Amino acid sequence: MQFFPQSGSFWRVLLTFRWPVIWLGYRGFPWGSFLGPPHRPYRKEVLPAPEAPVVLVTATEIRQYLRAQGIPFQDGHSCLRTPSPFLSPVGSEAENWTEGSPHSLFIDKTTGHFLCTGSLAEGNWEDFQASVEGGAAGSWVSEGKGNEALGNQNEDVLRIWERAVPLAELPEQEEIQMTRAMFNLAKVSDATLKRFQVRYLRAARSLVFPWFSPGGLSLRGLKLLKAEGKGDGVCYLETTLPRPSAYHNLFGLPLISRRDVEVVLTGRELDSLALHQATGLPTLALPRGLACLPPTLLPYLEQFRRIVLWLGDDLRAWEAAKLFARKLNPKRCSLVRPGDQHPRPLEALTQGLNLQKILKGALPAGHKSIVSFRQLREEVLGELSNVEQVAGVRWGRYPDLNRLLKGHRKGELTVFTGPTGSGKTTFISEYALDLCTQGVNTLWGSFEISNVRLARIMLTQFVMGRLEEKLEEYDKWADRFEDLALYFMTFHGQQNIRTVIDTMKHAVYVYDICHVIIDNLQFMMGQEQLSSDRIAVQDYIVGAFRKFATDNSCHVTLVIHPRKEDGDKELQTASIFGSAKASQEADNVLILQDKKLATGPGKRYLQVAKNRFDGDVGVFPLEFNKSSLTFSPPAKGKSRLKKVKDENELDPKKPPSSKGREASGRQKDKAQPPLS
Ligand SMILES: Nc1ncnc2c1ncn2[C@@H]1O[C@H](COP(=O)(O)OP(=O)(O)OP(=O)(O)O)[C@@H](O)[C@H]1O
Repeated sequence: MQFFPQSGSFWRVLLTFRWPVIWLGYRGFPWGSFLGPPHRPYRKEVLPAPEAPVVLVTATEIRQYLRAQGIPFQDGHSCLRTPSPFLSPVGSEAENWTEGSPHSLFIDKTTGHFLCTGSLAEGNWEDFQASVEGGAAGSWVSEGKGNEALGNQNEDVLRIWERAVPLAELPEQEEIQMTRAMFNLAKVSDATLKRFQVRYLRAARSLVFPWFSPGGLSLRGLKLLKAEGKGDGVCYLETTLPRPSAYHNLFGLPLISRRDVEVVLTGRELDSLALHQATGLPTLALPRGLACLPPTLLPYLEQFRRIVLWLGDDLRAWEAAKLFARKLNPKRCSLVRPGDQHPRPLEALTQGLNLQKILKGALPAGHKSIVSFRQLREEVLGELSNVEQVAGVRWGRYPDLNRLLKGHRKGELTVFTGPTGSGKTTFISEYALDLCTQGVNTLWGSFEISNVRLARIMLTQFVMGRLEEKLEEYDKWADRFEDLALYFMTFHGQQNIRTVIDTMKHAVYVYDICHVIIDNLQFMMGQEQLSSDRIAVQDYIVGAFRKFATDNSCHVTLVIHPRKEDGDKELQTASIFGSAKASQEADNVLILQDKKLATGPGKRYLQVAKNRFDGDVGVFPLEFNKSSLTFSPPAKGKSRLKKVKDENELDPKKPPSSKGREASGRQKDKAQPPLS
């Protein structure tokens, strides 16, 4: 898989301000109850420090370099495998290196990132070159670079692990039964729990899953799973040590033999247990379920000729499986399609289903250019029976957007426009934050305002108030904010479109990004002076983002300035700068309408001017809150809509209510009457 063209320093792009992934309950966890006096286990910088540059390199360049250096290598599914300079010197000894050699170094073909599975040394492509050329490999290992997951949390991990006991060793039978019931473990045997070394921590009423180093010799971290009764059901809370962004445990790895050529990947540890017990097959659980497949885990999966992904029981699990299969090389992957007869593995075991049979029915992930309806019919049925999930992730703060757009879907292109200074960035920041807090991994390309300013706006929206007045709470909020899967490109000012797209591809691969915001397109237009040239360039750029969204199943929200128009007139789809290409290519067109002549509340509206998903278009009012920088309604959406309607009835000059503006079908441009 090659994402990047031949590159030099031109392609070196920074992705800084890396914010780790959202996770449940990190701070909500009662560490204090069994760890002694409360302390902050993980001291972060107050502001995120820029990381080392991400070096973009191609697989061809890596191969050429290895050949030039006389380093033998084998081409794998997603990595190149070489002798490890961190364990034995390159040169004559390396020539004797074979596929069966115990110590290998894996170089990711897409990123150039390397991992030595023997010493756990890891780094980027430049680090690798430096260690080969400078002979600095030894110092990497002695300093333990790449193996810093735990740091000073080691003691906490060991203390928790020592206090946890095998479930079967709890003193009271009643407690054992109750715990088994809470975690749905009725059919999982003590032998299976023992084999995977699962323990139970009474003080936290949590199952404890260990993260051992690949050889199983040392403990690198833990995941705690807490079950809490909620109404009639049970809700589960996960906590990891180290924090999620550094928790790279492929649970079950120590049980994998070097001779295993098949594996089943699951989204949860208990699913792995159930699958292994029912089928005897090697199973591994991903560290963060459906949220991501960090490339740093790929080396551990290189040995498998066949990988079955059985990640869950809903459409989200199915979509994640398809995305992960791309990284793993679809040719070796099969996917278990979720459905009534295919619940998640633990559930299947509980229901007495034949898990072996379900695995046999897994579908090949390999993409064919031509398919028949027979191959699509199950997928179509899946969509019809999961209408809610097909509609995408729903906004928590914008019920009106849900009503019109139904949700935020992967692979779509949204074009967003509005008059200069009307609050486009402010609105889109909250719109994206809302999705990000619900697990939509997000990448920002803010070319106009700095990342610090943007992060400040987003943090204010996250807190829903002015942090400058309660700075003592800064750490608390920054900690929570930092756990969001939110990343920022460090471009500022004019940029080359290819560089931007390459960086986006990189981010999709490394961080499983599902939503990219580009603010705004004008910063990729270069210096073209002639308006005909500018329009051609814009069309090319819009086409490139469209293709990126489709190819990568990633939603792109593209901010485009409007043409200069009469300031008093409301904007229309045709007001978007350039030819009609942007609105034709877009799945959704959103317009922030700013009624310049009006004052006070109701001055701004959001207009959904195009909606390819089901054709519903319309408008709803936005009320800006200056202290929280938010546009989202404080109260329920319904009453606001009603209010607008009532006002309209009184004053015919006022824009009609969004209800009145909705129109089904594809005639969205016709369905957008002038607002004033
Ligand atoms: N509805 C509003 N009422 C008053 N001030 C607002 C409103 N919306 C945004 N602002 C403020 O106006 C300023 C400009 O907002 P923002 O940068 O979001 O606009 P923009 O449309 O993205 O601008 P540009 O056209 O320059 O890209 C910010 O300081 C923001 O806090």
